[in-house]
Amino acid sequence: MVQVPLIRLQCGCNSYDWGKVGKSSAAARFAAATPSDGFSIQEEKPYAELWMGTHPSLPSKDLETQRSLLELVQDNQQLLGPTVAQKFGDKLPFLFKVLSIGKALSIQAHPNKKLAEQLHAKDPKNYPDDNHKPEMTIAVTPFDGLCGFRPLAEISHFLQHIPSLRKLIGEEEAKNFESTVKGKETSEDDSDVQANKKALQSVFTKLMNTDKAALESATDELLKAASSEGASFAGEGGPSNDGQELADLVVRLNDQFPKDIGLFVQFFLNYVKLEVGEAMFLRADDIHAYLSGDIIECMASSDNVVRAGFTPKFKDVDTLTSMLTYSYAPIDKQKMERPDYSGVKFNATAYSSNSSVIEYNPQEIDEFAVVRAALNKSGAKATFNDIDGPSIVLATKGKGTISVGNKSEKIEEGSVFFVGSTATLVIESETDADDGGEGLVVFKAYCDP
Ligand SMILES: NNC(=O)[C@@H](O)[C@H](O)[C@H](O)COP(=O)(O)O
Ligand SMILES: [Zn+2]
Repeated sequence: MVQVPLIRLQCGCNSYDWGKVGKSSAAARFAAATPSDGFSIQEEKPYAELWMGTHPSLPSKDLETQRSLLELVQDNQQLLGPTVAQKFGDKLPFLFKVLSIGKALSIQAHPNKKLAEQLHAKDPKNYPDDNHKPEMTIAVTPFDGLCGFRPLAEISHFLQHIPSLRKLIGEEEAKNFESTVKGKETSEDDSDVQANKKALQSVFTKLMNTDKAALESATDELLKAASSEGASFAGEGGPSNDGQELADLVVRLNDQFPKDIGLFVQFFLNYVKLEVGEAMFLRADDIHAYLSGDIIECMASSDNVVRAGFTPKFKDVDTLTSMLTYSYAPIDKQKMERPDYSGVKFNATAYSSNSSVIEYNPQEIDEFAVVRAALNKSGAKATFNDIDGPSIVLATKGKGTISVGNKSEKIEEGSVFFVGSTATLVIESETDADDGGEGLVVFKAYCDP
């Protein structure tokens, strides 16, 4: 039977303990929006991630036949399209997720391809596949997180103004870092950058290998300062940060993970806030720790996470400190451009209701890109140009219909569909804009190398 390339998916939701609890979790609400015998939301349980894709750790299924999406695309590679099947094999090259973050995720990085193959071969239990995991995050509600190393002048400032941090790192190590980077923090000369990265790796590795007793006493001193110094904490935050905000973050994170090394890591990493619709891209080997919010995530299809703090899970500090890129940049370099997507046509109602389709497309990888469509009036319609690759469509708000050829299905908050290669996708809203100014909102992850 020829499979019409529009398949409603039943997707799994995992319960990592950082997830939001019960119905407050968008991941749980979206999972519950599709009929499934085994899943109902338990009010006291955390729900972290809705997975949409073919990764074996939590594979999505065809709702109607209950066959896994992996089986379907293996049986009929037309669904992927020859270019994608040839380049990435008979599985989806991307993994699409909704994360509902109730408390900090681990301080983590994802290995590049070469390291992933080594880690998977050596320790398949903790590193379940051999793939790299570059990833993109788009805020569905306001998000905050620690992402990428700060500009070096900010780190030097904190080493000067947070005695407990300096004590933990030690005078010699702190002095080595300060003298190496001083005056060269923004140099683009390659030998300066390499020397800076080496000094950053040395001081960060020293921090990450703190012994428990030293960490305990340093944390007591840090908490006392954070709770008593208010806006003047950390030298009033230094050139680009707010002392009170940093102090509040120390107290908030300590409540979640008491006396954790992560409390000090925050002075090395950018504290990033994303408003709804803003996005950032993290390369393999980039350090991060997401802190709160509901987000869309899209990544190469992998579940490899190297962790070092803020987690009860397996930690691999030596691998993390040795794998990182140690690139450093201001926050605005972390955020992605959000151009209008050119691969779509609107009907008159869509135009007149200032509907939009925004594209999030990291240029350096081929596995995925995402578009966010907001169709802001009942009758607004978007017709997407055919692409030579697979897509997954998720509605996060409102109602409407999704069609491919002569097959039409209802789509509403939480619905997930697979759309096959070269299928002409049409989405029509039944929802007028609410006071937030948007009606039907859908995200489409796709691979179109
Ligand atoms: N940055 N986000 C991700 O990488 C997600 O896709 C991962 O699945 C989570 O980070 C996993 O975090 P834990 O291992 O539970 O600490
Ligand atoms: Zn991550």
